[in-house]
Amino acid sequence: TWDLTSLRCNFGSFCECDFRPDLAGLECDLAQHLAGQHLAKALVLKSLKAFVQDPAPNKPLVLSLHGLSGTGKSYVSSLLAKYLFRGGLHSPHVHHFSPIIHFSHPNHIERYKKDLKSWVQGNLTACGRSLFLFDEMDKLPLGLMEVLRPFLGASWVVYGTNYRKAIFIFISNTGGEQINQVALEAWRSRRDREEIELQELEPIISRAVLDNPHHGFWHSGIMEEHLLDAVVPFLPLQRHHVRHCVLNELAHLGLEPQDEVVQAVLDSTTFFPEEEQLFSSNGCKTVASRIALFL
Ligand SMILES: Nc1ncnc2c1ncn2[C@@H]1O[C@H](COP(=O)(O)OP(=O)(O)OP(=O)(O)O)[C@@H](O)[C@H]1O
Repeated sequence: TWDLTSLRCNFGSFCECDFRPDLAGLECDLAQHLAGQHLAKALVLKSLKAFVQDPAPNKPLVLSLHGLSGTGKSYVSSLLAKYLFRGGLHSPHVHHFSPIIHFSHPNHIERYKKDLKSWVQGNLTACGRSLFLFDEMDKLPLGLMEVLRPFLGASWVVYGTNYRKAIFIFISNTGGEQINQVALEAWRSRRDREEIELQELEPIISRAVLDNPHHGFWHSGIMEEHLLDAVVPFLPLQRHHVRHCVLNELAHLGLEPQDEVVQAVLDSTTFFPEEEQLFSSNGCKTVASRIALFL
């Protein structure tokens, strides 16, 4: 169960805001390390720049990340935490929620709602510049997100605290199939991957979310009231992107690029669709563990 007392940020000096945005650093890291996600990269940077530079934003920044497993959604979120807060993911102002850890019992929904509301409210009172990350949105207990809706709009100000400085990130695989289909059709019609535009993906992802009764936004009003600032698509990764991930991981381990390791990882990765063998079935998710195996 989710024990609020053990998680709650101590409202003392420990809670001093450590919001230290370094967007140039983020941009550089994304340019160097994020493979094959031109839309996500541009969209995240654009939304953040406008938001962070505004001393009094008129609403919190709300991003919803979508795509197949292993395409970089959590990776981008962790880079965001790293470049926005001095303590990165360990900052007391970065709050990470996972259904399996925090909301695992469907019968406890009323308690979860109460706890989540007071958690968000309490921590935003301590520090307006907080980041709330919700993983696996398609596995949350039904109805939980209703309590977040009032925090995501333009008018939620309590006790003079500016709730509109917060950042909310929601992650799910919903819409992933539809994104893959668009990427596949682009490839089949010999369109450059970088020519895929947000305008062609956004409506189909939104539709997939609205049609998915397992997604946390189901009947929450969040989509209906247009509280999302950006729907961020993550495209399926091709062979050369997986190669990029292997090189990243080798560099991270302090190792030189090694062709045999790159080849061994690529050979052990499965690709789809069956005919074209174009996209990695789990993106770069298993790259690190496979490298450990082949080194
Ligand atoms: N586009 C990418 N560019 C570079 N590395 C990537 C990319 N996608 C994934 N990776 C690597 O693979 C690891 C796993 O990816 P990540 O956890 O971000 O996937 P995800 O999209 O959040 O998947 P899931 O939906 O299963 O949570 C990352 O930590 C990162 O090392």
